[in-house]
Amino acid sequence: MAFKPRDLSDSVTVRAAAKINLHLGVGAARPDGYHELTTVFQAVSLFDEVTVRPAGAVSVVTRGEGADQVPDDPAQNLAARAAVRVAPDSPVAIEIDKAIPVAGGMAGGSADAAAALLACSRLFDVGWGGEELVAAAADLGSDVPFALHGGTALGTGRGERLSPVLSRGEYHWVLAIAKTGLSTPTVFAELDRLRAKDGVDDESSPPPDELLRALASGDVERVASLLHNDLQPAALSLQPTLRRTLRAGADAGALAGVVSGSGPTCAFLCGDEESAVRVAAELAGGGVAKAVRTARGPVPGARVI
Ligand SMILES: C[C@@](CO)(OP(=O)(O)O)[C@H](O)COP(=O)(O)OP(=O)(O)OC[C@H]1O[C@@H](n2ccc(N)nc2=O)[C@H](O)[C@@H]1O
Ligand SMILES: Nc1ncnc2c1ncn2[C@@H]1O[C@H](COP(=O)(O)OP(=O)(O)O)[C@@H](O)[C@H]1O
Repeated sequence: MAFKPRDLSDSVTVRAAAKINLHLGVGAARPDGYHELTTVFQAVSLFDEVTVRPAGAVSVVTRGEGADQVPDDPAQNLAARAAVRVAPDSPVAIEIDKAIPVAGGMAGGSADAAAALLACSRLFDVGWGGEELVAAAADLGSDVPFALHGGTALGTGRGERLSPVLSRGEYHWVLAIAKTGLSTPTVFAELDRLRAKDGVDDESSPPPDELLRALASGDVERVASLLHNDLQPAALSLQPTLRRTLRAGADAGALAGVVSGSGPTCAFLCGDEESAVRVAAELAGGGVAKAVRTARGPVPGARVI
C-alpha cells in the first residue's frame, strides 16, 4: 500500500547517536551464525542526521565523516532498507549527514537505520507504535534497537534484546578514530579463530553485575576500571597499531581505554570534561588516529528534530 505524506512538501529529520559498549561479553557462535552477547551499551554525543522526503524512487546521498565509504545503492544502505521496510510502496529521498565513523564499532549504520525507521514512520503516519519499530529495528541489525532506545541499556541475545540500566552522572569520552575501519563479521570470525587456536572455551566473560552497580552509583572511576570487551583481542590482532593508540590514551591521562565494539575506534573514559579536552589534544598531536573527538554520555536515542 502506498502511503501519502502528511503534506507533499514535508520532510522529516531524525538525529541518532553513536554507542560505546562499556561491557561486551561474547559467547559461542549460534547455529544462525550470530554470537550470544551480554553487552552494556551507552549512547554518546556523536550524532548522524537523516532527512527523508517523498520522491519518485528511493535514493541516498551521504555527506560528512567517511561519506565515501557509505553505499549509495538503496539495496545495501541500511537507512534505505529501513525506509523500504516502513513504507515499501512510498519511496523517499534520503540525506545522511554523518559524524559517526563508518565501520568504526560505534554503530553508525545502525544509527542511520534507526533514524530512517523513525523518520519514515512519522512522514507517512503509518500508525506504528514502539513495538513495530523495535521489531523492524531488530530485523535490520543487532545494534539497531539500541540506536532507537539510547541512554544506557543491557543487551542480550545477539544484542537486540534490551533492558534499561540505571545510570547516574555524566561520562566524558575521547574517541580515537582509526584510518581504516574493521568489518564486524571479520572481527567475530577472528575471535572464533583465536579461541580455537588457544583452545579457549566459547564462554563469554562473567555478567557485568559490578559494572551495573558502578553505573547506578555514578562511580566514574569504578566504571573505568570495569570497561571490558571480549572482541578487543580480535580487533588488536587484525589492527595491531591499536595497541599504540590504547597506550597513548593511558599515557595522556585517561582513566581507562577500550576498543569500542568490533573496533577500531578506541574510547577513553576521562575523569571530567577538562581532562577529556587535554587527553584529546594530546592524542591528536600524537598522530595515532585519523581523527580525535570528545563526546559525553549517556544521551537519548533517535529523536525527530
Ligand atoms: C559488535 C557490535 C557490538 O555492539 O557492534 P559494532 O562494533 O559492529 O558496532 C554488534 O554486535 C554488531 O551489531 P550489528 O553491526 O548490528 O551487526 P549485524 O548486522 O546484526 O551482524 C553483522 C554480522 O556480525 C556478526 N555478529 C553480529 C552480532 C552478534 N551478536 N554476533 C555476530 O556474530 C555476524 O557475523 C553477523 O552476520
Ligand atoms: N547508512 C550507513 N552508514 C554507514 N555504513 C553503512 C550504512 N549502510 C550500510 N553501511 C555499511 O555497513 C558497514 C558497517 O558500518 P557501521 O555501522 O558504520 O560500522 P560498525 O558496524 O562497525 O559500527 C559499513 O562497512 C558500510 O558499508
